[in-house]
Amino acid sequence: MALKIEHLTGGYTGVPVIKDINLEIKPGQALGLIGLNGAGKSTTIKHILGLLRPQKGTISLNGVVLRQQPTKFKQEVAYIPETSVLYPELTLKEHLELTMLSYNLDQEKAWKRAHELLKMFRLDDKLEWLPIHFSKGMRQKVMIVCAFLADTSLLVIDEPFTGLDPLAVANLIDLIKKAIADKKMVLMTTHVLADAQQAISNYAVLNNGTIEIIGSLKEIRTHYGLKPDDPFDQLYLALNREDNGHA
Ligand SMILES: Nc1ncnc2c1ncn2[C@@H]1O[C@H](COP(=O)(O)OP(=O)(O)OP(=O)(O)O)[C@@H](O)[C@H]1O
Repeated sequence: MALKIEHLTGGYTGVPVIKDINLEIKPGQALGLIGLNGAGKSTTIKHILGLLRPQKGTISLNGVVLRQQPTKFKQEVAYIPETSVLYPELTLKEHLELTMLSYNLDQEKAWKRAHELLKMFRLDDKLEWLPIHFSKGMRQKVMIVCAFLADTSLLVIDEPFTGLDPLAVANLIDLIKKAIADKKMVLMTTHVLADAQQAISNYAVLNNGTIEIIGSLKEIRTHYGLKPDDPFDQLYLALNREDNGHA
């Protein structure tokens, strides 16, 4: 049981971006994917979601190979994108119903869970609202509610903290911790390490499309020659120096 990414090389037509990526996340584990803008984090995620076709390598989840059984694979993956993607003509209630249908959820249990999540994100009185009525942060919260409602083995979260109020950030961190305790797998990209480290202790550093190191933030600090009390931003400066060939 695990998410396994083996020798993944890929990118866009004529634009190779990621090279020979190897990652494994087991049930109850979370991995933060970090790196400078353009390092290839979202591209890696797009491959895991089956939106891009790898040039080389395989991606499997609990033994189900994405390339061979894409529908079965995707049934166990929930995704919170960096920018919310909602259907303009569907209400919040209809978005929840669509999630329940797509993931074959038991309606009674799912509605109970949905109400808990809606209350947590202060959306419980907005079931009939259309996306046009929501603020940017509220739209992001709808994506979070739908993803946690889906109750999949793997949660893929792309840069979730920007645009959320501190209350929502704290709730999201709690949900991620709970998912890890419930033996789910979590892959999250972020630049906001101060928030991420409250839920995630293991990180992979992506630089120029390759993984340079996987480890705790302490191990990563040591790898890049940072002192224990250097702020996290120093990590990005170190990556930038490497990128420019000065490391
Ligand atoms: N649709 C696309 N077509 C061609 N190249 C792309 C496309 N999207 C991204 N790229 C390129 O792929 C590389 C990696 O981009 P990616 O979006 O994966 O980076 P990222 O690490 O997620 O960055 P950020 O922190 O800014 O979100 C960049 O060089 C980018 O220009």
